[in-house]
Amino acid sequence: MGSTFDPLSTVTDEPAVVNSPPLSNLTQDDLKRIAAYKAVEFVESGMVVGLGTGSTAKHAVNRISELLREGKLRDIIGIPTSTTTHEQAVSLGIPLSDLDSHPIVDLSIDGADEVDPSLNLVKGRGGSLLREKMVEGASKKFVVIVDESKLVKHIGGSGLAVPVEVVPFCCNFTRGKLEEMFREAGCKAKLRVKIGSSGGETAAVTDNGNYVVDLYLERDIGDLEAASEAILRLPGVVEHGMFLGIATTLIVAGKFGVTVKNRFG
Ligand SMILES: O=C(CO)[C@H](O)[C@H](O)COP(=O)(O)O
Repeated sequence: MGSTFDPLSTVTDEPAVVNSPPLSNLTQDDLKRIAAYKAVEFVESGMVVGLGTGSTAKHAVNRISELLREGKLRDIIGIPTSTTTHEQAVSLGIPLSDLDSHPIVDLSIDGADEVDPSLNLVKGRGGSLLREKMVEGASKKFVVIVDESKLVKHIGGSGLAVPVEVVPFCCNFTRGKLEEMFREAGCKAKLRVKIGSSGGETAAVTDNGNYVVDLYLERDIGDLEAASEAILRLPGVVEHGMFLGIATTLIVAGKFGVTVKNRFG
């Protein structure tokens, strides 16, 4: 982290800052851990901290618990974004609460599936997009931590899914409506399934008892705000995994080092 970077100061339009030596010969998980540890440097004693979900965020939760045990952090209250993170934090002894008791979160740290140049995100390939959006949307600062493979030119650009959480009722109807909505972008909408112990497929169920429809886009969908509004207007949709204008800081670990970027405005 450069000495001028203060995660709690007003965000700036400073260009990306490369501030560490090249990180060669590291695995993707090493890069995730490096980004996560860097983000935890911005956690201060007494903060309410949103705890993200996924293999990158897991490193941040581990690091927070380590610093609590060492006495380098005190009085942290964690707000988990999934039952998985809740269980991890409980097992590590991190004090927890929720948005009902702490409606304002000082700082959230979480991974992402895609990050575009304006710090818009795709999240939810791990299925926790609704709780993540609630917690991270209630945060004064939201630090996104990724390895460089998550950077895309436009949302959907990785060719992997843009998830939408839907109610189970007539989910195939909702799936079809979503596919039709983005037909011009070559959208294929698929209900997310999981393979059971007997080998059969069943719908994947979120922490909120809902299903997920994954949108696979061949082309850029253009106006993201318009797309967001159209998806949210569709009855049957609970939330989508595009996080627009929510992230305040991006930390990327890659073979050229660690890069920090603040969102302007
Ligand atoms: O949105 C998420 C879970 O719903 C995750 O943050 C996202 O899927 C990134 O996961 P990972 O850090 O394992 O690559």
